[in-house]
Amino acid sequence: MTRTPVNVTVTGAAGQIGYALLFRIASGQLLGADVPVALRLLEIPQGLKAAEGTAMELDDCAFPLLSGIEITDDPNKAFDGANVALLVGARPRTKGMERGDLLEANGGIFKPQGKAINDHAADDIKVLVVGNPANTNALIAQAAAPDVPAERFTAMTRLDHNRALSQLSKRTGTPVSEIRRLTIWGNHSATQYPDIFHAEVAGKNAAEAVNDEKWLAEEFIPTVAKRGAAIIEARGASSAASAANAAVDHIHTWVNGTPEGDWTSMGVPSDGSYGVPEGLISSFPVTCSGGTYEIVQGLEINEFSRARIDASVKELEEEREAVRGLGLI
Ligand SMILES: NC(=O)C1=CN([C@@H]2O[C@H](COP(=O)(O)OP(=O)(O)OC[C@H]3O[C@@H](n4cnc5c(N)ncnc54)[C@H](O)[C@@H]3O)[C@@H](O)[C@H]2O)C=CC1
Ligand SMILES: O=C([O-])CC(=O)C(=O)O
Repeated sequence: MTRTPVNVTVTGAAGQIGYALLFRIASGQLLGADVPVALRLLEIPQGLKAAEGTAMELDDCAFPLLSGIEITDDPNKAFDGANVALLVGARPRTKGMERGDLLEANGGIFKPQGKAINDHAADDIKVLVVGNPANTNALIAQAAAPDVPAERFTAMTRLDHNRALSQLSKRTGTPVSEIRRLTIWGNHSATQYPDIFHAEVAGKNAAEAVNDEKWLAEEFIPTVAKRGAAIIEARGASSAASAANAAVDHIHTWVNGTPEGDWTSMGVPSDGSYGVPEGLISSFPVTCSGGTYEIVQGLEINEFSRARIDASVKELEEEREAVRGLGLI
């Protein structure tokens, strides 16, 4: 190992996503098979013992790329020198709750963590917020970190993107590897809009290939948007392995780039593109290259899409107002 290890901080390390995530990071799947990583695990005091257990198991894997593990309940230590921060630790929703119901419970976590990132993280810090409501939690963390460029705070909609890929693959009988340019717009919530109008399946326009607006409106969109609730109903607990997988995908793509001719979906601070008010952390189609991302420009938005994007953006604006009211931003 000759390269300096990349410091990766994971919050909520003892939780179910943490358990599915840490082994993949340590094995090299997050950043690349030649990139050593040093893990920093942040937990609340009650979670420290379980995090230590997970660290013992990580040791027992003897991962060649894992250069060290530190466990702490102090955000200032956890984010010291962090290059990548995965903010997972939060209270998950249970049956009957919407993700927005978690705003107050989880908002208080992200403000101090944003400040600790502001004060201690490395200059190249990249932040992914997974903990729900992810978009608005990312906004809270970002607002508490005025010295960090705003675009480094992102929220996870890659799980929604992957869910949409899988549903479209099943419907069209096309392998996911032959589907490109799918987009999740808006909030990681039931109002999100998975858009196939610009997507391609095996080189053909996906909406034309499907040619069934009823399926789109009544099956595809609700299935993707309500998949989190369906998993909770079936498993009795929220998505964990698929969420960890999406977090790995999100950071891997951000660092290593999107394939030529394709894009991905990320919750990122709006620059006003597509009529999304500036500053809201909303999901967009983005291309990544050289460790940075750009919102894909110039897509034509039809009426069907416009109404759905606007509805999700309206919800994000309401969440922003709510956290303003709580003094979190
Ligand atoms: N954006 C997305 O697509 C998805 C987001 N999620 C969200 O991810 C979050 C975590 O989910 P799970 O791992 O299933 O929950 P979990 O309850 O199994 O684990 C959460 C962990 O976070 C820890 N924690 C709580 N407050 C903390 C703090 N201030 N600092 C550090 N650690 C803290 C807890 O002790 C616990 O170990 C939830 O908010 C869930 O809703 C889950 C799936 C997908
Ligand atoms: O639905 C939840 O609460 C967990 C989550 O965000 C998802 O699975 O998309």
